[in-house]
Amino acid sequence: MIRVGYGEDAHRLAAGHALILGGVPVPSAAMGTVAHSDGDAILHALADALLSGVAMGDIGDYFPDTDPLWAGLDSRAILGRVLELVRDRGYTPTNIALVVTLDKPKLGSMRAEIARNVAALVGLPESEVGVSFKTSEGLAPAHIQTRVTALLTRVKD
Ligand SMILES: Nc1ccn([C@@H]2O[C@H](COP(=O)(O)O)[C@@H](O)[C@H]2O)c(=O)n1
Ligand SMILES: C[C@@]1(CO)OP(=O)(O)OP(=O)(O)OC[C@H]1O
Repeated sequence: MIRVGYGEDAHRLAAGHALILGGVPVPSAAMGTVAHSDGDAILHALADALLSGVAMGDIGDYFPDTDPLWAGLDSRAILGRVLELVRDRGYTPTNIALVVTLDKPKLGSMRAEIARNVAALVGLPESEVGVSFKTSEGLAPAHIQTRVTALLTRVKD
């Protein structure tokens, strides 16, 4: 049995904040994400995609942004916990497609590194992680939006 999951995330961007995408810091970013955690908008949307695929809510249910415990949290920990939950349900992710909408900086040169890192975090070959970048055409210069679909395959009852 296979199931599809879908997740999104959005954050405001501001100077003086780090921009981390798929666990990879973006060194050339003049602005980074304003967030309660480390603000990794790829990993947040991915974690939500995985949870939605097994109908288990979203990351705010497990890591509320009102809880000081999660302030500055490394989003790889969010993804790790979500993978445990999904696997406990008998499913494993088998391919991932993600889109980042961000005006600046251009990220094309980081596509392979981000795909590789996301694949390693999820335990997939790099060839199963598609990474697309879009601009907002100047409509949202201080904003990042991510969208992720994930295919989940049943591996145990
Ligand atoms: N942060 C980004 C955004 C886009 N790209 C690449 O630019 C091309 C054009 O994007 P449009 O939104 O204008 O269609 C496209 O090939 C993206 O891959 C990028 O590298 N970094
Ligand atoms: C990650 C959490 C918790 O620190 O907060 P943020 O970093 O603000 O990110 P968001 O995408 O709004 O998801 C909600 C929370 O789970």
